[in-house]
Amino acid sequence: MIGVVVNKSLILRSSPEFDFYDSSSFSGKLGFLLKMPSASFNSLPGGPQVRSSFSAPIQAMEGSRTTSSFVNDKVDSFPTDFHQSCCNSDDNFTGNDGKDTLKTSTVGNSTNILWHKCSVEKSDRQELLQQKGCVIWITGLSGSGKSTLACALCRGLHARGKLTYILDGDNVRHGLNRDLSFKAEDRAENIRRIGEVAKLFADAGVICIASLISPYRKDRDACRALLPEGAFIEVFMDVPLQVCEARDPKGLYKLARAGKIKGFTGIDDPYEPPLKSEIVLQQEVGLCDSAEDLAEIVITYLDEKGYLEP
Ligand SMILES: Nc1ncnc2c1ncn2[C@@H]1O[C@H](COP(=O)(O)OS(=O)(=O)O)[C@@H](OP(=O)(O)O)[C@H]1O
Ligand SMILES: Nc1ncnc2c1ncn2[C@@H]1O[C@H](COP(=O)(O)OP(=O)(O)O)[C@@H](O)[C@H]1O
Repeated sequence: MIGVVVNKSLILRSSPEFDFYDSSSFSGKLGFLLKMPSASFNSLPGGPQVRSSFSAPIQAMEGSRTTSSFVNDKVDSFPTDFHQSCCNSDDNFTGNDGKDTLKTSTVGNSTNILWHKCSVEKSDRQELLQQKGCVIWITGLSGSGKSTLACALCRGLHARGKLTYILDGDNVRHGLNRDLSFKAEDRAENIRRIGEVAKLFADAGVICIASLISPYRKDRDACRALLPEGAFIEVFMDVPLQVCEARDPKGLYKLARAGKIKGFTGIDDPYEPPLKSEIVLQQEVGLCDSAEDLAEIVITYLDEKGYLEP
């Protein structure tokens, strides 16, 4: 279904601004006009309708500029719109010898770096996908139902033709975060990395579902701060430890109680519940809604906030 929706918007979307055959629309924006014989496009699958939709990425390639100077602007905190602030303005050009050079920056330990902007933007991707990129951050104790909700949410949105991707703590620790343990600083790094990856997915226009214990408020709030206002939707699985422990599908609580796992969240490691999350899914002993019903609550929220349309 998703393929159909994406393909449909690919075929239908044809912005005159990006039309290959209108050279005047390019001249103001590009250093030069990339000329391609129409025959090469006609040979593309999908024929002439698809053709014009492919023009935007090629325009983006032409926008590349690689000259750089070594004027460093220290950037302590990295604002969400940093790439805009550093790429849209002539202020970013320096050079007293008549040469056009670009200001580079220092971010963390990376020196002399420059944000490379592409003319295909988030809004273009959102239009293509017919949705808005955002992050649904599911937090809660082990066994509270985070992964189950993430999957139900993914299924529910998929059925509505929406593109999602799940970043599950357990899964990401199999690859990207395999170097991290469960001590506090490693959990913080786990959350930071997943927050950054989630931000990229949201920028891609995807509804990213991050599902990890994320026990520390400060770390979750730092991930929130990476995203535009409203695009970080915190979902708190408010399930008593007693319920989680009774479920114990992996037998980890049992091992933790027996002292065989040290620093297990909720047993001998802290969990800081959110103070103001967007959605609280409360469950009690003997009173648990199905994962599908819980997913429906989140989907209704997304719908009401306009995330299921571009
Ligand atoms: N010490 C300790 N504490 C908590 N959890 C532990 C621990 N050791 C292993 N596990 C298993 O790892 C899963 C949690 O990984 P996360 O990446 O979500 O944790 S965190 O956000 O970095 O705190 C968690 O999975 P979920 O049950 O899905 O939450 C556990 O299966
Ligand atoms: N809404 C629910 N109602 C009842 N049981 C649930 C619900 N959601 C999850 N479970 C069960 O609880 C256990 C833990 O769920 P899981 O999604 O793995 O939690 P987490 O990812 O938070 O560790 C599993 O056995 C799962 O089947």
